[in-house]
Amino acid sequence: MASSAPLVVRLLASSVSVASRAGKIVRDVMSKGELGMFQGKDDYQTEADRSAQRCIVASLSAQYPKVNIIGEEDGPESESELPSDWIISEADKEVLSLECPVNLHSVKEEDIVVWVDPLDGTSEYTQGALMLKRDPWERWKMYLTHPLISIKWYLSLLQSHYGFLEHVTVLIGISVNDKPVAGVIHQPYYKTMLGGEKILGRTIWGLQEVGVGGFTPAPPPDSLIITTTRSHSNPLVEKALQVMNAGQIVRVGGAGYKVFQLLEGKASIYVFASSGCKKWDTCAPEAVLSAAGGKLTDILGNYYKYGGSESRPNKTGVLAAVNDELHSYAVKRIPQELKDALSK
Ligand SMILES: Nc1ncnc2c1ncn2[C@@H]1O[C@H](COP(=O)(O)O)[C@@H](OP(=O)(O)O)[C@H]1O
Ligand SMILES: [Mg+2]
Repeated sequence: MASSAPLVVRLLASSVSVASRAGKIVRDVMSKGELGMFQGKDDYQTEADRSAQRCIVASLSAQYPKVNIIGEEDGPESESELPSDWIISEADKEVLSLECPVNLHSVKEEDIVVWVDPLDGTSEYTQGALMLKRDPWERWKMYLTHPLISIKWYLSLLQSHYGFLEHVTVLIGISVNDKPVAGVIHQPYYKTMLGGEKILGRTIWGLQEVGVGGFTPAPPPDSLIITTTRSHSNPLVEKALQVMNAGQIVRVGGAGYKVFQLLEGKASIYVFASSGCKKWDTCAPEAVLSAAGGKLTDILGNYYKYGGSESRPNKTGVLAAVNDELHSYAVKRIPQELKDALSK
């Protein structure tokens, strides 16, 4: 890729292109119907997670060999050769033409750590797959053999399972000297119509001091709406939700999708008082959210550090908001005993 743009801008432009290719791999694995699930270190992983990560890591390390790339997947190294069309050397033209912030002009590859979550929202991906796997006759048989289930209820169940796939994202976060400065969130199952044709997938990016691209953020909702986990709750998580005094709580999968909720005006605060999220879950979301004027920290209000030697778990939870005012509101409402419980 011949471009004279500064390194961070080139790396962001490459990440936009490769995230979209990884998203297609995620959809292709689903279409084949065999997810190849196995138990990873602390959660399930699938063939889609592994393949998407191989595509991202191979593509970026071919162009930026000294950048430290850390991915979520910890499965066995695959012996099989990478398909040639998984190695992406293209770079997004719009991003390449961005003005690089002055403080990032002279960043070197050695200063960068890239955090990759090839498939954020794995629970939602596998639950979405469960429904898609059934052929239409199987689905109707399921209905017919359950006479107590009304058609309306069954259709809403079907809808919600399809809907889970929208929660899936591919995350590539770029950090420089511990701080997320740029990031990409790609949503493989987002649907748009263009000239009567269905287009799948969208990619948004954020760059410090420049802003976000790929979509237009919406203003926050008028009332306080909180977004949180739908598959990893526990009593501490619920306690933190209670104290927010929110009008509504929206439970969705994935850190990337929750930041989408914030940027699309569907929620204004993201609360997760648990140590379950890792650096690859929050690096890209933090970069994109802060480029849009928001803030993502732990529940004490402190920023995480994203250097290569930092521990992977975000031990003290996640608290994010669309602006500083709502962020400080949320930090103040978290009771000390909850902060102490997570800091232990
Ligand atoms: N208790 C837990 N154990 C393992 N992973 C957790 C977790 N809590 C949160 N996570 C991870 O944090 C991300 C966001 O979680 P949630 O959807 O519950 O908000 C998910 O990433 P992955 O889907 O990439 O694994 C999820 O697995
Ligand atoms: Mg994740």
